[in-house]
Amino acid sequence: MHYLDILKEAVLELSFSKPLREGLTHLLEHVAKKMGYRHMSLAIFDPISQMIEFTIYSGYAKVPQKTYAPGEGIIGQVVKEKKPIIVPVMGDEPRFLNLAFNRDIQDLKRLSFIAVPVLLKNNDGLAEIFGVLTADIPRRSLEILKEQSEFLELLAIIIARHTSYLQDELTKKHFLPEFGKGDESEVQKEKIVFSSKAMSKIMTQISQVAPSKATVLLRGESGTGKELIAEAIHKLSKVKDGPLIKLNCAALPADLIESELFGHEKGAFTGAIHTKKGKFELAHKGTLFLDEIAELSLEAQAKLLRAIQEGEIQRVGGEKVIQVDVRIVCATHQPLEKLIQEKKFREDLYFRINVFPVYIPALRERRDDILPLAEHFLEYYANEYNKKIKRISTPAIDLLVQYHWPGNVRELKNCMERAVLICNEEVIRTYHLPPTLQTAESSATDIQLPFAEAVAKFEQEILIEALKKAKGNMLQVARELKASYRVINYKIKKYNINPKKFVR
Ligand SMILES: Nc1ncnc2c1ncn2[C@@H]1O[C@H](COP(=O)(O)OP(=O)(O)OP(=O)(O)O)[C@@H](O)[C@H]1O
Repeated sequence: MHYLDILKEAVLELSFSKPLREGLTHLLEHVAKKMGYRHMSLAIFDPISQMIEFTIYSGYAKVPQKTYAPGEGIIGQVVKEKKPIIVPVMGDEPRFLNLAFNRDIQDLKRLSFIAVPVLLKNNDGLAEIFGVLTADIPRRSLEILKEQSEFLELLAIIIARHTSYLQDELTKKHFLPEFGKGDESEVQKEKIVFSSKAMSKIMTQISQVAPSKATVLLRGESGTGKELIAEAIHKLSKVKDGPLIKLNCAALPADLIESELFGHEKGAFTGAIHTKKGKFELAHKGTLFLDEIAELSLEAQAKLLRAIQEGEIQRVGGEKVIQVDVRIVCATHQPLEKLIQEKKFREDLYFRINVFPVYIPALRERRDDILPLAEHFLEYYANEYNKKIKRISTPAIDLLVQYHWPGNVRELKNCMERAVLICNEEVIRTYHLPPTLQTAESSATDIQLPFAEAVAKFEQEILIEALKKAKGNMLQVARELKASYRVINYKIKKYNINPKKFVR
């Protein structure tokens, strides 16, 4: 009964809405006190670095000095085997390395140790390890220790979901690239925000493939973040100090694409006044990101295949063979397999680029990412437009999470920019979100505006939309809205909108 009481208290402890680490630390402190344990800790397994890090601990005098690899010491053994280990006397167990907390000799003689895995079943029904829960216990008989081990295993089940979030938090640090180098590859100063399991799996895949030279094919709807992920692959690769060159194959007419990819010699065609290097040459010893790869003509596809296979190119109108050492990342939202059947995409090129395909799910398939992304964009645009907006109202959050986001993250980003622009309060509310997101019942749950205020909000929205489109040109806005310049000017002053903000 005693154990049950403590487990019940643990469940209650976790139900308080406290920050994750604080809640878990408190829980370990509480359990240690009630159970008479000397110390407790929770070590998290980072699947990317393959190291085990002590993240939460209670009662130790020292800050942990060591991370373990799977198989190393007792902790590493638990991760490897996914089974609990009982050490009746710490000092008698050669596998007990005592490196993280450096207990003194007396303690090693006086203490027993139990380490149990923190597991959760994944979608395939397999047990996935997130961490190891440990306790330093004043020496007890093996029988009692076995009982304690069962108790700790139950506690591990209770904290498993929380531990999985800690693991996500730990792995995220690998994806915060040190941006701001200002190289010619126009790397965006952006970080990848996610909290869904699906994205976290993708990030693990990315970090595994990035250091190799393998060609990566990013697949997913428009606006899902393929370009951002291509940037992350470059940043995590061995050629991160080399250039990252991007080419959107859909942005150029077919006859220009080859010269864009491979360059041209002076006089190769009308208008080729100078010799020009292509993207392949520019990406030498770096990464070439080919977006919308399915848009390439069959002819360009053949040349691309040769460049990838042989590592050599020829400029348009040139004889010389130029060696290139380039890591390729491709992206498409098109069904390549169908295009192959329709003879619009070369099968051999498909096999060559499909070495490591990564499917990025649509935003509606990973709804856990919506809120963190919305908050991220809110912070970003509030800062950019110098507004003091602190949060998103609960009904507005509901709208954001329910919407099906056909334009994916890009649409969410635009939606938050617009919301920040038209919001003159400290909170983003449903009426700051575009009409496409509104449904009768959801918008009714937010604060109802008096008629005059609602009209004013609507006017502001229209004005801001038009100013954005016209890049701050008020004459153009007047024309667009079929109103006189005088009226537009008056309204803009009335609502305290600064048209200069829209000049880009
Ligand atoms: N996980 C994310 N965290 C932060 N920003 C993101 C994330 N995913 C996408 N974005 C942002 O959303 C916008 C669209 O993303 P991106 O251009 O990478 O999509 P895409 O899949 O390459 O689209 P397209 O296929 O149309 O080229 C970008 O501004 C990008 O920075």
